[in-house]
Amino acid sequence: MVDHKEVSYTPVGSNAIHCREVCLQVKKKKILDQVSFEVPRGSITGLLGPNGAGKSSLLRMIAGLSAPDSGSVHIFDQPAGEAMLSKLSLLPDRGSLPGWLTAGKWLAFARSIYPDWNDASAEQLVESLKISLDSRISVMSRGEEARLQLLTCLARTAPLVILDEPFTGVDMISREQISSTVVSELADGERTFLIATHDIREMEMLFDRLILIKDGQIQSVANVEQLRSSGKSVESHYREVFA
Ligand SMILES: Nc1ncnc2c1ncn2[C@@H]1O[C@H](COP(=O)(O)OP(=O)(O)OP(=O)(O)O)[C@@H](O)[C@H]1O
Repeated sequence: MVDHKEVSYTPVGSNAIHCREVCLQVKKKKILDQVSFEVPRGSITGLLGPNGAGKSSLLRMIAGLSAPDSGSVHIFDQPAGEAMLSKLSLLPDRGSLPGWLTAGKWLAFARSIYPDWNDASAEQLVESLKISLDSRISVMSRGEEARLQLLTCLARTAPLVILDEPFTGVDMISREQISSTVVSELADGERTFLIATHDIREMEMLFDRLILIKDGQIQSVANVEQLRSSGKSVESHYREVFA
């Protein structure tokens, strides 16, 4: 039986993210309710839950784009916020790129604004994500733009990568290819990934840790290896918790 409210915290200094008793209310509606968890450095953690669970709200808070009403959010042992922006690379849920630019021009711009941009990595990602540099963003399909957004996020060397639904609009085969090649190549044990997704089947091989959330409350924090050794998959655990 998996402990649905795991509270065994790892020692200070080994966490990329530490949320403690985070609460957020918008227009009298509880969005996040006493949310506590840790994301160990170097892990690839999946943040899973049904629509409206609070995943994007939580990721925005970790990225420092909003503040909790109460509780605390720390990134690498420092309070989340503007000062920590250089430590993370965020792919937001509803980002939109400037449509009037070509992909190539956008990437040149991104290179100029991100001090941690890695040219070699960007070049490799152009190949693996099949980005057409001459295409104007406004005429790209949803999936093509999603790939370009993913590239923009992954070409940086920030130690914390936060991806909110990275595969929206990306076709099934490409999702599998991208998750198995791109993200796993980048996950070198040094960088930490926190990924909110509904694409459990395509992503499940990547995750070493799961956080399951519903109605703004953490339902389960689980170690994927432990799940597997008890004969469960990420999907079966998800069904067990939410079905
Ligand atoms: N600015 C806001 N004003 C009012 N309600 C909000 C606001 N932001 C979020 N919410 C509500 O908070 C809840 C959580 O939203 P959130 O986008 O975090 O969920 P999610 O888990 O990312 O959902 P999905 O899987 O559908 O993307 C939803 O019910 C949403 O309507």
